[in-house]
Formats: sequence, C-alpha cells, structure tokens
Amino acid sequence: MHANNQIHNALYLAFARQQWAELRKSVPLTLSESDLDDLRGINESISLDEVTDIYLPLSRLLNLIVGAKQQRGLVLNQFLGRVPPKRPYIISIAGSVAVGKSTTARILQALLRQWPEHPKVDLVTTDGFLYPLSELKRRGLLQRKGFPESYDMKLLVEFISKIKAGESLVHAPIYSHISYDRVADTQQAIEQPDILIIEGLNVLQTGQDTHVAIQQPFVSDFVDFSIYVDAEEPLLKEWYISRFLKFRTGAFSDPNSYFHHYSELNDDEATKIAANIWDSINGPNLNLNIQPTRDRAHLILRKGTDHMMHQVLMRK
Ligand SMILES: Nc1ncnc2c1ncn2[C@@H]1O[C@H](COP(=O)(O)OP(=O)(O)OP(=O)(O)O)[C@@H](O)[C@H]1O
Ligand SMILES: CC(C)(CO)[C@@H](O)C(=O)NCCC(=O)O
Repeated sequence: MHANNQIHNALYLAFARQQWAELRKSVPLTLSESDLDDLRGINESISLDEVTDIYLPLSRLLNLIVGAKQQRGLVLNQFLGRVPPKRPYIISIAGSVAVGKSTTARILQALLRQWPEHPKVDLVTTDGFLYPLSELKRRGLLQRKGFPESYDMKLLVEFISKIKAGESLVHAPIYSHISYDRVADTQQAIEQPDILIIEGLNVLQTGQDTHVAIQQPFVSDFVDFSIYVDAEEPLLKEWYISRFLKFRTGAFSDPNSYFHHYSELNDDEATKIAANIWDSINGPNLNLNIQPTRDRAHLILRKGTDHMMHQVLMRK
C-alpha cells in the first residue's frame, strides 16, 4: 500500500500486532475494574485485547520517551544553572475524519495519567480552531470544513507556542459537534500539564502540503512525538457512515443540532447523505491534505476491520 516501500522500510521498524503486544514487557495490566469502566466510557466498542495488545505497549514506550526528555531537561538546567518553567511534553495524533483519533487520544490520556512521573495529561482537539461557522460562510468554506484553509492556523500556532513556552494558563477554543460551530462563550483552560495531547486532522501539516500558504512555523515544530492513525479509505468511509447513522438517535436528535433535520431520515437516505459528504468533503481532504502527511509521524498505527490495529510502524 505504500508508494515507496523501500524508503518506508528505511524509515520505520514494522511490528505485526503480536510482536508489538509482546513489548508490553513488564507493564503490568494495572487497570482496575474502575479503570476499565472509565475506558469503556470513552468508547464502549473498544475491546480489552486492544488495550492490552496495543495501548499498554504504547503507554510504556511513551513513558520511556517522556522520561528521557525530562532527564535531558534536568541536565540542561544543571548546565545552565537555572530553574526553567515546566514545559509540557506534547504528543500529537493525526489521521482521517472518523479514523478514531479522539478515541485513541482519550485512551492514551487515561493510560498515561497512571504513571507517577506524568500524572497530569490534558487533551485538546484542533476542531476548536476551525473558524466559527459565520466566518466559514463569509469565506465560502462551508463545504471545505477540515481543509487547511478552514482552520485559524495563526491562533493554533499561537496556542501551541504558549504551551511550549510553559505559560501557566493557556486557553483553547472549543468546538461543538452538535451546533457544528465553535462554542461562543466557553474555552478550555490548560494549566501546565505534564503531557498535552493534541488531536486533529491537521497536526502534521506544513504549508508545503497544500495549495494554501500556511504561515510558518507549524504545529509539528512544537510537537515532541507524533502519531498517525491509519486505515484504508473504504473502511474510513464505512466508519464515517456508521457514525452518522448512530448520530441520528444521538447528537442529531438534539433540537439544537445543526443536523437536526437528519434525525428523521431512514437508513437508506442517511447512508446516501453520509456517503455524499464523504465523497465530496472528507474523502478528498484525506487524499489531498491528510494522508500525504502520514510518513512524517514518529509512529503509525494501522487499523483494519473492526478498528483492530494490525500493524505498528515506529521511526528508527
Ligand atoms: N478502537 C475502536 N473500536 C471500536 N470503534 C471505534 C474505535 N475507535 C473509534 N471507533 C468508532 O469510530 C468512529 C470514529 O471515532 P472517533 O470519533 O474517535 O474518530 P475521530 O478520528 O476523532 O473523528 P473526527 O475527526 O470526525 O472527530 C466512532 O463511531 C467511534 O465510536
Ligand atoms: C470537524 C471536522 C472537520 C473534523 O473533525 C469534521 O468532523 C467535519 O465536520 N467535516 C466536514 C464534513 C462533515 O460534516 O463530516
């Protein structure tokens, strides 16, 4: 599936699911029943096998990597003879619409919090940095949501640079999937976490990928470790459609929902509309702007049917 396998092999170590699962090594399955309940609350469809085989080794890897960075920070301070501000370790999670970025991010958050070295783990999504709906309309971008030009990149880069600089309180705008818009009067407060996870379609993008010149620097300049969640497009489209069908009885049934009128649709009608949104917006965005950023990631998690990860690729 990779256009240039030779380059890929040179860049990444590839692990089949079972090989990766063995790398959990000494990480005990420290999850209590209540932890498991929390994880099920994040996504009831996620299996315990997925947590033990994929996420526990990943949590171990990230704990080691964050630890190495913290050590390096101590050495630097000793050398410079000063106490620097606490700077969060920043992990980014990229991938298509509906690949499961937010589920992956929330499970990682829950697992990373359990390590005594980094108990405070915050999570933001770049959805909040989409322009407000009125601005998208003004710019004629309603059919381009999720494309690079639909984000306020200046605001996003300002946000992440403040986090990286160790500012004690930084605010992020919040997006509502119900109103399909930025929330007007509430913001998310980020107060010097040990780790910040930032999740979104665009976290690996630079100006070079797109027809739109995005000003430098890029989000990835501030990110310590990047993850790309990958799956073949037919699966992504299927997951997008099935989430859309589920939303009819969930989010869309809310009278405040932007898509409230979809709640009345039968399965066939809803499938057609979702497939059409995929083919006209999310699919082209994947192929033009998201997938081309995949091979910049430090780690690629490859999913197959039923959201099962079947391969992990790690930068050498
Ligand atoms: N590990 C998993 N097991 C089973 N279902 C999953 C898993 N991860 C995600 N899903 C399902 O796939 C769909 C997309 O997941 P999610 O909302 O996490 O994706 P996303 O990449 O954050 O999407 P978006 O970019 O649109 O916000 C949801 O219906 C979710 O329940
Ligand atoms: C908010 C984004 C861009 C990303 O999560 C996406 O969910 C979205 O709304 N895409 C636009 C097309 C659609 O409604 O799916």
